Amino acid sequence: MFISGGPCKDSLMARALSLFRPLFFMPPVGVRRAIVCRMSLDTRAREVFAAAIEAVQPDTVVHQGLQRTGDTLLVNGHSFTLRNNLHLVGFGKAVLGMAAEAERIVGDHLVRGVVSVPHGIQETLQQHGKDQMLLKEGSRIKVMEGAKHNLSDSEAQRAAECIKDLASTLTENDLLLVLISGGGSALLPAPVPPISLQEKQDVTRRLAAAGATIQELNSVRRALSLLKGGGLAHCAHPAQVVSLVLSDVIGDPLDLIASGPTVWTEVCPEEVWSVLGRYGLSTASLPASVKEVLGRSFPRWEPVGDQSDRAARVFNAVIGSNSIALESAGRRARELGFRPVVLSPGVRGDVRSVSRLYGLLAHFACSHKEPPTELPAEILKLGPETGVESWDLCRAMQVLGEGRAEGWGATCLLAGGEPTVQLTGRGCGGRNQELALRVGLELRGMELPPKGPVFLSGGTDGQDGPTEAAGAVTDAGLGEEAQTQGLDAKGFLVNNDSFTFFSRLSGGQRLLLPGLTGTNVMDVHMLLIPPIPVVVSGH
Ligand SMILES: Nc1ncnc2c1ncn2[C@@H]1O[C@H](COP(=O)(O)OP(=O)(O)OP(=O)(O)O)[C@@H](O)[C@H]1O
Ligand SMILES: O=C(O)[C@H](O)CO
Repeated sequence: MFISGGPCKDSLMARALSLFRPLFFMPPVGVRRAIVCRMSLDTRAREVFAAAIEAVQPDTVVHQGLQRTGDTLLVNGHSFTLRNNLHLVGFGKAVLGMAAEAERIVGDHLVRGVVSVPHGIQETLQQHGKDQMLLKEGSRIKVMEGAKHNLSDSEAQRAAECIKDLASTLTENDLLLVLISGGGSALLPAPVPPISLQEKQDVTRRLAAAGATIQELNSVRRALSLLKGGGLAHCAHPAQVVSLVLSDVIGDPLDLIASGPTVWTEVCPEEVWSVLGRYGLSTASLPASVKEVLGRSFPRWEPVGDQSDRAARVFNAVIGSNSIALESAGRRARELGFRPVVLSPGVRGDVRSVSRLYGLLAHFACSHKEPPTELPAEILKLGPETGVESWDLCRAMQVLGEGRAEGWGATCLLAGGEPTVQLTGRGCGGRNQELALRVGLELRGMELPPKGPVFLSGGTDGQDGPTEAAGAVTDAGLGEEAQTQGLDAKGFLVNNDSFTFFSRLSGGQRLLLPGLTGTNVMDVHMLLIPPIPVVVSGH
């Protein structure tokens, strides 16, 4: 057919060309690989980290976790009927973005909602151009900000009261959608009377300062709260409760994330007393109100319905977690030319042990010859204190060993979790920057390939400790780079001053600065190992 000139022809030509564009403009695989390989390891590490965060954006996880067909809502294969009977509550750092997406999906059936979110978050998200995480004008969801600096306060308590009131008015025909993310405990304070907010706050603050784990802290919070440990589900009974949870705790334990307001949990006073005792909160030092509440008989609530009926009315689903972030990171790593290996989403323990583990794994992966025979045993020894199973360490070493022996290219070792730092100094830093600094120093002096390995550690919330950075990217050259710039890396470590160190080093180039991400699934660690040249025996 002859096509005459004019706009029609142009547009057809354009369409035809666009159909073939992938063929015309997509470089062949070999060239693509060459382009990717020219990108520095540092750049690729940052891209992989960005992919991890992208997969757990609050709106993304709700979009994937909450499906709608007509008037049916589907969550993890379970269906719920929408009849203009939907109510929504939420509490946590990532909940505003979750609520915005939920309203886009089911807003037409929404009667009303209340969310308790961090102080200043709306303004911050606006400043960062994250409009999709903000509620639209005329939204039926009331936003209540509170818990400045992640500490419960009277604003958060007012929000908790509104949430409790909303839940308490529901009937068996209603559906309550509960959005939960990390930081939810501080944003939903409802002390059991006669405990005052201040008293409850003091107990949790003292426990946290003494080094209690989140498991220990939240088991005490559950015992002192009206809404935690299933209290919110109790208020909402007999309505159908559906909770969507973005996990910030290792292992995704539903009863601990935000202290499990929709998970019926029996309080065991002996366990609570033992946690209090372990961290030096003697009976004499506790307020009379706390002692009175812990002395009462549990369960706190009159049983409602029988056990199975109660359980059937609550459905909890984890829709975002560190594992999901790591999976996405792995996919991006593969696109960027690496063979991905996920070590574990549950790395914990002191940053000193964790940095030692990554240093040894790098040594194992990069040895030109067979690694020293004692190295695997040294690596396995660190498993228990870093929360990594022996099985996972063996699997990772097998992949790293194959890569080295067969010389099949670059590897990306991924892990996640939440190590801890024992603060001894008064500097400015965070656990990710401190870990990256320590790994950089561990790599110093090892026999390594010229372009690697590179290590990245970053908090998925974009904020590492009280700093504006999420973490940092390091390699074996860190120590020398610091020395030539007159920076004493070890001195900064002693003072827990990793942010100041990285800000001063090479104009802050090693800092990871994604800005506030609006989500939080703990931290991501990454060790990028370049191809190891195969040493032919006899040469
Ligand atoms: N100067 C410092 N150097 C190293 N780590 C620090 C420093 N100051 C605080 N930290 C650590 O930062 C952590 C608190 O930071 P952050 O607010 O990122 O915590 P988080 O656990 O990610 O909080 P959330 O789970 O609520 O997001 C604590 O573990 C604390 O030990
Ligand atoms: O809110 C909390 O309790 C912590 O962030 C753990 O979920």
